[in-house]
Amino acid sequence: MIFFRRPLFPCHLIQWTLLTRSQSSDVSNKIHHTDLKDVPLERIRNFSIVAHIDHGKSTLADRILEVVGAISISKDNKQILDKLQVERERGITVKAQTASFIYDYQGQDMLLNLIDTPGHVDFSAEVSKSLASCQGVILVVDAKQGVQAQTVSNYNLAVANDLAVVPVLNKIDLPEVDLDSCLNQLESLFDIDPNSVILASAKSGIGIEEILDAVVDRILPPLTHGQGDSLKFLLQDSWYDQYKGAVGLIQVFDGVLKLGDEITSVKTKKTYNVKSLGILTPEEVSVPAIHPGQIGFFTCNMKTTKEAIVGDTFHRINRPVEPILHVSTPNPMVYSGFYPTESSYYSNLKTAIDKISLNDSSVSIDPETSPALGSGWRIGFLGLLHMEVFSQRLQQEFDAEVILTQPSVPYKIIPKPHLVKKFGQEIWVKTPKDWVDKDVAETYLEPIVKGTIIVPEEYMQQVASLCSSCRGIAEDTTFVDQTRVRMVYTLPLSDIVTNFFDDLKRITSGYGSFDYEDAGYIHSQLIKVDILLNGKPVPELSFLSNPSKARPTGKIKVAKLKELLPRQLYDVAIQATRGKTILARETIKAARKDVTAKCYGGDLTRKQKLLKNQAEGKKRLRAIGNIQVSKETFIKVLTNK
Ligand SMILES: Nc1nc2c(ncn2[C@@H]2O[C@H](COP(=O)(O)OP(=O)(O)OP(=O)(O)O)[C@@H](O)[C@H]2O)c(=O)[nH]1
Repeated sequence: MIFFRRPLFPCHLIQWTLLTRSQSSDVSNKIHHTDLKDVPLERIRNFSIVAHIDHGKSTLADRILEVVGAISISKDNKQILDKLQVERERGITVKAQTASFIYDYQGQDMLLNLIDTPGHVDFSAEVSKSLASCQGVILVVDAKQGVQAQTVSNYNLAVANDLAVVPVLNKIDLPEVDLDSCLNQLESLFDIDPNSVILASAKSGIGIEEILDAVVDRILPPLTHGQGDSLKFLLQDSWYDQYKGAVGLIQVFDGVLKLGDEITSVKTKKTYNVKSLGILTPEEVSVPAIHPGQIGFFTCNMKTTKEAIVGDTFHRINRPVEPILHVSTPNPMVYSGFYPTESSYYSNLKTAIDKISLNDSSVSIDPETSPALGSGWRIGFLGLLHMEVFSQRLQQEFDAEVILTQPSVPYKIIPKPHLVKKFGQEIWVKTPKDWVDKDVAETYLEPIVKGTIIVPEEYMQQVASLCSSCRGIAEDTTFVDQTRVRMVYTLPLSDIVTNFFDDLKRITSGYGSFDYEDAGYIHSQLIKVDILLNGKPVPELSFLSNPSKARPTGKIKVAKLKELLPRQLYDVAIQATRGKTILARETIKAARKDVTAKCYGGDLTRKQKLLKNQAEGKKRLRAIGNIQVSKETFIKVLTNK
């Protein structure tokens, strides 16, 4: 072991910053006394912990950090790396987090960089990003639940990235775990030798050292290619710090990054001066330099948060390098309009969105304006939970309230051949405003996903019915073991982004697990529905839908609705349907008399044409079905305030 004896830089001793929470004085993380300059590449391991949601990744990270002395041993250590308020409140990881520590392996000090990743499919971009900086993964499987949908996708992702897999069966302390069955699943699905699987309990601390030994034994050290004075590092993640501004999590591939270095971004070509460097232990600890293969953070004089582009490569000024290949950001699955509750809050909200998106590179943000709500943004997310978490973070971390409009999935329209010149090869339809009618459109397309469901055999029938009610097409059904099946379906994204996951949990008594991946586009019966008030469409209330879903939903049962409403809202609003639609009271009469729905059809069948006739006013639309805009939006739109 190499102890820190002299300053690496005369005036830059390792400083201890933010020694908080569990980091009491008895913490003996050797990394604080180690000169990282002296850790050779062969003694570095970069790895992620991956698993299906709730299989115990963060708890395992807690135990590992305790064993190596990074945090003091305490029964209060619960998901230490879940630092965000939203993660603590929801009990889920939404951001990958890094911790570096020294592990004594057979008398040799190894520098281990651990990345704890999220399990929910909406945050899978965090997993892909993390794997890009690792040479191996710990694949955790809950011994009671066995292999689940995300276990399969995580395993496939690791193999696709050429990573070593350390399989761990966790929660073996629980009664009635069937270890043989789990080992069989791992063998039959992934060809994993049962003898290589480590039995562990992250809760009671069983098997932790065995896991760390396997990380050292089975995972390769990072590769670097540079020679001489070259410098090359990758920006893997970023976040906003109120004192330091934009902070970047980096991995150095070649050369040594030092305080004061002048560096240039490959993407923006801008040059910066390195102001601070550090490692996460998991608390932030300043260091004077980051060496090849190592992971740490840096700040420089970036003027705006937009300059920190995740996936960017940096090099020494005037010494250009080939950019490091980085995983591309997945396409957004769901879009929603984000507006300030008052137009005067616009710039505050803009700053908050900029800062949160710095820490979430998987969102896409475009400015948007609405006659009723003013200036705002159309933001794309990887799922509804991702959208909820983003808006919750705006509120919790920046005190910024937002009005969210009804989420929609990104449709595409192929224009008629003679109009391609004018409209391009395809027209993206992220909001009803982007819609074009049949005189322009040749084909309407909607996004589909390949959904994988793992479920006990006795629920197969219910799952098949749920999928078919969501227009799913069965692709494959295989047995995972003697009692559970894996069902693969192609499903339209618009049908699964709303309640599919909850419905699946409900009909399978919580046993069904679901994962999905982008599967392109299919021909669609898409229609646009406008809601007309006094004959005029209200753009905020238009929506895109499948014809079968745009059916008017019958009379408003005013008396019933009064019962449902919270008292304080009664004077101003009334709930119109089973959705969350709220109408200002003054407009109820108008709504009952004058609201009609107008459908603009793609290729309508006879039945759908009937529906279109109905909706176009031959039969009045008495209720506004299927619309889910926020209460505030509706009141704003209808009262024009
Ligand atoms: N009995 C038992 N419970 C465990 C064990 N490991 C984790 N748990 C519990 O399982 C639940 C989920 O644990 P987490 O560590 O949050 O799981 P996770 O995989 O990080 O969850 P996400 O990041 O949200 O996907 C918590 O209630 C833990 O206390 C274990 O070894 N034994």
